[in-house]
Amino acid sequence: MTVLTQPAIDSSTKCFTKPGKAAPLPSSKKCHNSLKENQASGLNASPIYENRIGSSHSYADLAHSYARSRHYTISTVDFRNTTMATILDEAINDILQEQLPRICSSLKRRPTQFPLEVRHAADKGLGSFATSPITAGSTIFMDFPSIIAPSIYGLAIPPSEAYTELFESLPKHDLAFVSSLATSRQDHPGSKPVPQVSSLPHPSFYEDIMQTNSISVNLHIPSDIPHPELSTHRALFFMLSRCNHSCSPNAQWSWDALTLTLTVTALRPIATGEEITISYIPLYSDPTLRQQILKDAYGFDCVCDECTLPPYEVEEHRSTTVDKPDYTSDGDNVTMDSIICPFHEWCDDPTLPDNFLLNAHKEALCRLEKSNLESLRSASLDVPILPEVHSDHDQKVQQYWEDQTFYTNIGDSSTLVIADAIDKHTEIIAMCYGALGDVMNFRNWIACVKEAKVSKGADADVRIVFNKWLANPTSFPYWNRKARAF
Ligand SMILES: C[S@@+](CC[C@H](N)C(=O)[O-])C[C@H]1O[C@@H](n2cnc3c(N)ncnc32)[C@H](O)[C@@H]1O
Repeated sequence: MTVLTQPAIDSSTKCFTKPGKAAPLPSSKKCHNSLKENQASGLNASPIYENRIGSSHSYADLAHSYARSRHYTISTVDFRNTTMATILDEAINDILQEQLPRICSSLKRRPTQFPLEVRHAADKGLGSFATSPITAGSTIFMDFPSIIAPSIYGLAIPPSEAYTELFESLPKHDLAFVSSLATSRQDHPGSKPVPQVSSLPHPSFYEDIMQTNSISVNLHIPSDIPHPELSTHRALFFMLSRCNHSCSPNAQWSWDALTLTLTVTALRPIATGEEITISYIPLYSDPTLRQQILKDAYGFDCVCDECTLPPYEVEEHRSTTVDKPDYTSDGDNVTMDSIICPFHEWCDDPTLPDNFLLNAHKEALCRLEKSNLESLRSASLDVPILPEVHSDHDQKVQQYWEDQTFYTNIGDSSTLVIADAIDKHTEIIAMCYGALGDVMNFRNWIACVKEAKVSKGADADVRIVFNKWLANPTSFPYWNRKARAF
């Protein structure tokens, strides 16, 4: 891919502010019309937030002030072959503009040919298929965001209008492509309309496209910015938008905020002609729960092999194609949330403190246990009051909690989701104590895990494994592994 060494910022940069109670910004900060001006303002924009919103607010206060005080800029960045349209808080926009030269040079080094083609995928609409064999762990494709928008924002004008401005700032051929993407209301055979919450306005066409096709990404924002949640965005990628979901995916994506690069890698060998699939959700073991979440959050009935093939065929399919680790052989399989830090990474990384993962999961567990679903549902803001965010780690825990809150608000499956999340955290805490070689705590927590599994009807084999670990903790596969990492 050839790119301009110096990106051109669209001269028609627009600015949206929320009038009324918002503290006015100095006029020079209100809108940026050139790269030079944006680069000059850069990181110096952050103190504005300190003046406007104190740092000691609860999350609910913060969300209110956030919605009152944000000022947004719509920009397009042309990299010759590709255009990115963004709607960003203006300080974040300044920061991003500063990063563009570095991002441009990373774009130059990226491959542009990938072993895949887009074609019909039966009941799922279009899908991406391998055009040559792909080895496990290798990169399938790299993608650059075409649209970036904040995860939450407060605007004076309706979001639908802002989204229309945003999408329509893309070049015509890109806009045509975006308009062809699947929407949750689209009439795919496998898709049903998402039940609408009556109090919420119907999402506009572009909002719906964003909802159906975007993923959550963080931008690379300095950690001392007063509102770390400002780094949380949603991004739409053209190639990723043609990847369907599977409950037994053969690929996964990762995001590099430094270079704005999405990389999709193979989880196992993929044969020519095989569909490339990713997972849109954490892979809970309960298929009914997975299907409910997909239906509530994405509006479709999952028709992946895992959900539709008869059990014996799924087993066969799995044993030949997917190397799925089980609880006893791979701790990361129970780490449904890689945002905090995967268990294996913590275990083997001597620079990560003993308490790092343990405290993160205990904290998340506390919040889950303390959460009152009813008050959450009836609250005008669908967010709990969270303690102040102090560090990058707190921010990750908070992000995790927001993700959980999202799941609590998507329908009747909420209680199940909370219970499932509690079980997963409990498991990881037990595993951490095992990896630290702490006999007493390991026994206490593993007993809780066993109890949860038994109450869910775990079979005799599972009970035998747990009894073995309780009787002899050193038989736990990760026993003392963290201590050995030093
Ligand atoms: C990101 S798009 C994927 C590409 C899409 N199939 C297309 O035609 O552009 C997500 C949409 O694809 C469909 N889809 C993805 N995975 C599916 C699955 N496992 N079962 C049924 N429909 C699926 C749903 O309509 C979903 O809203």
